[in-house]
Amino acid sequence: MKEEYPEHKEHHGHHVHEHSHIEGYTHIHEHSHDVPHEHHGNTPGKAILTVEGVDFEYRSDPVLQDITVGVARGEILAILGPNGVGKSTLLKCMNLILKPKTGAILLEEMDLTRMSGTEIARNVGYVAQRNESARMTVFDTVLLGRKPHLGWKVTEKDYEIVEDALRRLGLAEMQLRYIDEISGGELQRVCICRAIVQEPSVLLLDEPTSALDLCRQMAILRVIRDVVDHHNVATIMTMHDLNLALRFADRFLFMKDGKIYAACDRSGVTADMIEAVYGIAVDIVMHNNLPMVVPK
Ligand SMILES: Nc1ncnc2c1ncn2[C@@H]1O[C@H](COP(=O)(O)OP(=O)(O)OP(=O)(O)O)[C@@H](O)[C@H]1O
Repeated sequence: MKEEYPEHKEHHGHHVHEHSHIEGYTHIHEHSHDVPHEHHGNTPGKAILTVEGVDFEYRSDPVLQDITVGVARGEILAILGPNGVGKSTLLKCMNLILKPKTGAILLEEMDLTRMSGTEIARNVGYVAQRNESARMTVFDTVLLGRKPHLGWKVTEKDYEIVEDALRRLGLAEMQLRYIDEISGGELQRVCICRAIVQEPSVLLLDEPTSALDLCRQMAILRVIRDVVDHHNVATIMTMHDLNLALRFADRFLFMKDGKIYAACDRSGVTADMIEAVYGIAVDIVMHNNLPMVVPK
């Protein structure tokens, strides 16, 4: 993408880790660990994103009822629950892709409905479950993530951030390929990469590992965990794999029938809870200090 944009002078306000060699937060730390810090209790620290009493319906078909939840900087919230319960709908309400019927979405104390699209994009990154393809290279697609920060001109810093993120996500070799000629899993990584270079303070990911093989599921979640830990980002992701969620997330929102069934940290997740939500009996066993869900 070679369009020229005016130099963007605004600082986008992220904490830059002292070992990062570039500004921005795409530098991934080599010694990142999988297991997040323990959070205690059902409530986060000070929430950066708050969902307050949200109801949503598609053509008067109620999907979400009275959802209240907050996510703090530096933490990952996993939204869990069976197919069709409303996880993706809730995620889309969080950046107003879908407009809640009642309730509010607050970024710090600011009502999202009072922010412009660009302002929301500077603060909230979103990766959909199904990603649309186009006749565009991997590099240009990821560079588009910088758009909320750009003026007339793409700066050296923008290129550095994009190149660094491509490298960290293992996409550097394919940066000149067209995204309509890559695999579904590759496209999913490209879209996550684009959201990361956007440097949002809140990252919304709809099933970020759904198209990935085991190795790349771990790799992408480590990158996300690293971004969250070192750059104080808040991440909310919908997931089906409970064991990956338990490994990488700090808090868990279990949904049932369009409502919150339970919200807890890792120590609060029980076999009864999982059985009630998913309708399958499970054991929770400890493996390397992490709980693992095993169907009976
Ligand atoms: N655009 C739409 N119009 C009408 N109904 C919809 C639309 N999108 C989703 N729904 C319905 O709303 C409900 C919630 O869907 P949603 O995609 O939020 O569920 P989910 O929990 O993310 O499901 P999954 O785990 O299968 O991805 C489902 O019953 C679905 O059929």
